[in-house]
Amino acid sequence: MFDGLKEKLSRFREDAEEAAEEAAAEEADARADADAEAEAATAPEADDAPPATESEASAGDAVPGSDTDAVETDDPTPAEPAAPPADRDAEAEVEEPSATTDHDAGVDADAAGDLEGAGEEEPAGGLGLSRDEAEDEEEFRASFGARAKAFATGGVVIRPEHLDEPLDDLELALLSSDVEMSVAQEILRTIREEVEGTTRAQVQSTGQVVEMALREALVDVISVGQFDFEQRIAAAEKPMVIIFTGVNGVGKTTSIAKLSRYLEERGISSVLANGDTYRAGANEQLREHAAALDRKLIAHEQGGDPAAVIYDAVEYAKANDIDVVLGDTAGRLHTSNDLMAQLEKIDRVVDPDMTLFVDEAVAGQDATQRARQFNEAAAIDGAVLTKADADSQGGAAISIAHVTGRPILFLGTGQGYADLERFDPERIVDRLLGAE
Ligand SMILES: Nc1nc2c(ncn2[C@@H]2O[C@H](COP(=O)(O)OP(=O)(O)OP(=O)(O)O)[C@@H](O)[C@H]2O)c(=O)[nH]1
Repeated sequence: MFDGLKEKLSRFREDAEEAAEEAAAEEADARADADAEAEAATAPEADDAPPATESEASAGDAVPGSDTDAVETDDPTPAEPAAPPADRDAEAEVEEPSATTDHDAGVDADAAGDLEGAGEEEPAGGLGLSRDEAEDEEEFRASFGARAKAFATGGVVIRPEHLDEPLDDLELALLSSDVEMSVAQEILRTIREEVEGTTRAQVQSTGQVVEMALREALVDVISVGQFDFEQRIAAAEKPMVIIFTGVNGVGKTTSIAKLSRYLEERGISSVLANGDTYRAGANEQLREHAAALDRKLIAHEQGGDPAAVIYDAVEYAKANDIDVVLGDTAGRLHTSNDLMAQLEKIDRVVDPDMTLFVDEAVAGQDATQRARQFNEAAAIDGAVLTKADADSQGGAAISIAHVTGRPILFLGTGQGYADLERFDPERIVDRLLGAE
């Protein structure tokens, strides 16, 4: 179910983890460099570091030693300065030749800096590495050390800007999966907010932090308006009247039949009412379901008054101690005024307890837009999203509740009567994130 979206979300998590780890490691490297520089600035000078003049330091002379005497005598052993020079600067320090016997300099992290000051083609120590290779090696070691330190202390801070690129990709992925624009933006906003300054704990991976933020964002948008359907039925005065709206062909009639069975399984009786008096064949279709489920069907002739059909069904339910009236209506009316007029009249005559909008998951953005339009024309209480078993992107499932402010209550998952499941936001998100 919703495989396309599932795959895209999984890709986002991987990309985000990689990007965040890289960015955090870069920051850790920068911190380590800054620490190293600060240490170098405060560390006492090596005893045997020879004084150097500006001109010698920049000349890149391969001859060890730093004063003109040393050059003249060609003595490879650095001359011990009589006194530390007063004007030592960084350049003088990096003159330390790699060929000296100063092991301290060789093992210190500062040695990387020392190497940089050596002659351009100077081989680095006894490793036989070129200067570039030595730099790479040193960079790797410094970065690895910084990462290890940061990770060991759990001090990896994930910032929203670390995720800029993966979040841009996620936005495109959501839009291409038919998630409505405002919903996609809300998801990104929540993720940014969730990871803002998150310090990843030692026990977590960055992927887990990103996954939790993504989970939170998805649950937030799809659980808008959720309520306990069974509890609502239990609390309602009997018979409870539920009216179904939505365009033809999306599975409205089948959903009514499925819901009748769902209720029966919970000990709740129902009667079916065909308020779609516009469409030829609507009676026959619902009659077949009623016969298959052994339910009473209340129907009038084609062209009759839908409100009158529902009214009769309510009377029948009262007389026969039936708990719920499930009323179909015609969806494809010419204008939203017609639709309003139809639902307003039903409202006036029977005052339904709940109006459910039905549409199909495969309709994607169209389903979301229709949910918005139907809700504007006549307020809905919730939605049933059919054909979730078909190859849909998942955008409508993510978007409808946020766009209308009304929850998706059920998913149609097949053509059989049993193929109706309660829409559980946590469970849907688990599925989308591959946890189920
Ligand atoms: N795969 C799948 N097919 C479904 C689902 N729900 C309905 N269908 C099929 O969709 C087709 C149309 O369903 P109907 O219930 O006739 O839809 P409808 O025409 O909207 O009903 P009306 O609005 O009364 O005309 C039928 O073949 C159903 O079996 C579902 O959840 N999954």
